[in-house]
Amino acid sequence: MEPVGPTRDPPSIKSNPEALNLPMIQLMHGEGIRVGPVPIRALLLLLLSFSLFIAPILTQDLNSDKSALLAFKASFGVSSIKWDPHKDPCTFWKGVICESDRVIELRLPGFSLRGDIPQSTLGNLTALRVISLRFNDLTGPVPSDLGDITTLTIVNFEGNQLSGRIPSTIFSLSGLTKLDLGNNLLSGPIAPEFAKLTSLDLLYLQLNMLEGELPDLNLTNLTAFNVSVNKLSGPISPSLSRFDATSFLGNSLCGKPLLPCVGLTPVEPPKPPIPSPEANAPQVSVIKHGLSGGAIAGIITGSAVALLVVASLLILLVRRPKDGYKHPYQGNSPSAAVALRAQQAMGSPSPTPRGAPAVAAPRPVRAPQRQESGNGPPKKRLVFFGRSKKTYDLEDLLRASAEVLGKGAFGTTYKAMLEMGQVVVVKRLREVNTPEREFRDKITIVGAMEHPNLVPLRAYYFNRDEKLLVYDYMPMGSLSALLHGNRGSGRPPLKWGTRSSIALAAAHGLEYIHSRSPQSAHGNIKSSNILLSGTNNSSPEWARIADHGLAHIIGGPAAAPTRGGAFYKAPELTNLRRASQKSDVYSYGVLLLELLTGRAPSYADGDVDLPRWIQQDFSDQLLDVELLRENQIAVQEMMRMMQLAMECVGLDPDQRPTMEGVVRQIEDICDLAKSRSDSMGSSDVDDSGEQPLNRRSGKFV
Ligand SMILES: Nc1ncnc2c1ncn2[C@@H]1O[C@H](COP(=O)(O)OP(=O)(O)OP(=O)(O)O)[C@@H](O)[C@H]1O
Repeated sequence: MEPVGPTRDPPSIKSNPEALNLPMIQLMHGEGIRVGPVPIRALLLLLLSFSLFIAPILTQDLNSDKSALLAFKASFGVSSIKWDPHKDPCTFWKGVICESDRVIELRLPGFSLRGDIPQSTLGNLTALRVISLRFNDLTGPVPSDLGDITTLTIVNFEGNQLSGRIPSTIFSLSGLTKLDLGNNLLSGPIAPEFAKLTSLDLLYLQLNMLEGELPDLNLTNLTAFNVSVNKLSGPISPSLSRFDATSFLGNSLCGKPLLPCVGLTPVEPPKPPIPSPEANAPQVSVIKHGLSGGAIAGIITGSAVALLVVASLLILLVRRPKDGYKHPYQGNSPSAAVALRAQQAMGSPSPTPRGAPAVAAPRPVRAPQRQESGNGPPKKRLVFFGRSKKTYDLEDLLRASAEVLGKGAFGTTYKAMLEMGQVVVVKRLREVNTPEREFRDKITIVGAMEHPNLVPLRAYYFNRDEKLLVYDYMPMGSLSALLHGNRGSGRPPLKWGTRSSIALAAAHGLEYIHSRSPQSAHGNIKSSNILLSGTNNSSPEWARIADHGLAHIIGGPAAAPTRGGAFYKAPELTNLRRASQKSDVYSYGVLLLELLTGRAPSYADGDVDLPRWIQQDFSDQLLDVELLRENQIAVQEMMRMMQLAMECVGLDPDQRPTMEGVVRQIEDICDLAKSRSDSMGSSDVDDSGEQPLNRRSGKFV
């Protein structure tokens, strides 16, 4: 045992100047130059050690990143990577993004990289967060040293020919949020260890040759998932059944959202007629022990019907449009982009051995090639408006995974999740007969409209067969959903302060639209077109009007039926009359009544609509019970708002207020609330704990 003696303190700078390595300082600064008092010495020491030790380490890191990248490039021979080894990778190398002198992103999509991904190369990029090598010709296995890069959050190898199993090292990447290995030649099982990747919000493994059962992946953050067109079999676990059927098609899977599993075995892919139960070995044990002949017949018939349904679904999914041009926004399925890829897989004329039982999945068809092909559609460009940043192009939209938000009068609306994480909304217009020139002129006017209470229209795409509009995504959904969704199931009540701020924001937006010209009108004001931009309801931009200008662009009478829109429609609008500012005011009045009563405008008592119903019995008893329960003191303001709403829904358009007048009145109501709360010595508008509204800005203060 070592003797335990008094511990020696390290020599302090004060007591032992040598500890500063004085000779070295003298050497650097020359004889006779005195080093200042202790703090300066310490500073010098710090600088010195930085230049001697830390700086070289930093450079070393960048150098090692650089060597790893050069080795990576070299392994492909000819490619589109043009990196000059004498230049700084962070500044001059395309596809390389750095932070603090480390490479954090490597994005080389469609760079004609051909050959195996070298092993033990990428693993040296130890600060890498994003790696995207999608749409190349990469072969061989997914490199296992990816597991060494613990900083990785996004891995995208989609659209290559990677083969072999998914390396288990990947499961140590606990920060991984997006993993896209779709459209490759991967085989083996989907390991249950995927459940360790708890940060994953996107997992795409479709169009591979993965086999075995689908494990129970209880990944709560997962919002995008696809394993379609593989060789998977067995039941779909409840944790994954929340995804749409298109996420699973092209396998031998069963259970929700696909057809129920039959007995203990899943629905089998098509087979020649089943001669007898005995010949069908896997089912025999179940059948023999428990089921009657009738049940057997039922199962067989059920399986056949189930297969027919699955086959029809697939046929529907893969139907090609007339001109052969296809994009993700042509389906109504929640994962339409994926449907597109299944469609590509089906589109190959020659069957290949890599096909899954239900769908032959040949080599990937790459979007860029599709676009460049001579038979493709005319040049496809997104046209961006004003200050909108061009951070994506049409190809990115085509590659994005898309989810249907709803179908409206003007077309289908999709939420598109771009590969880089950006989310936009794409509206695919239906039956637009407006000539191109006129369409472009009109949309330019709409695109120029910028107001904090309008959903920004960022870009559009026009060709003969297809018209797409791209908007910002409003993550909190619509007022309709907020007001009517989950009512009665214990949801938190929608408070008066929140409702009045939405009313004011929508009024500001509509006032702006009307200010553009005397003819400028929205034409489709309703609660599903009032969208909420985030969780911060104190922001004046919180509520925004969607679909502005659409009625104008598409033309036709405003009386054309819109989903649920009929209940907001002013009575003077006939099939021949277009929307006017006064008809917008009417619709806005209905919206106010909806906010105040909590009733959908489709609410009818006999054949009386919401405005007439309120007119018959105008009293505070008609206010939403949620409001009455929450705030008795503010009833006066609510009733003033109801009075205003009734003016808006007057039958005579000329008697209705202008939107400018409406805005002023709502601001006055909010002022009233403020002065009431001031006189009560309270900082709150009401007894709900909400903040008062600022009179002119609509902001909470
Ligand atoms: N930018 C957006 N962000 C988030 N959700 C949106 C966006 N635009 C539309 N939505 C939602 O998508 C769904 C479908 O919208 P869409 O405009 O196609 O139909 P609608 O509003 O129901 O009817 P209409 O076409 O008559 O306006 C609606 O629930 C709407 O609230």
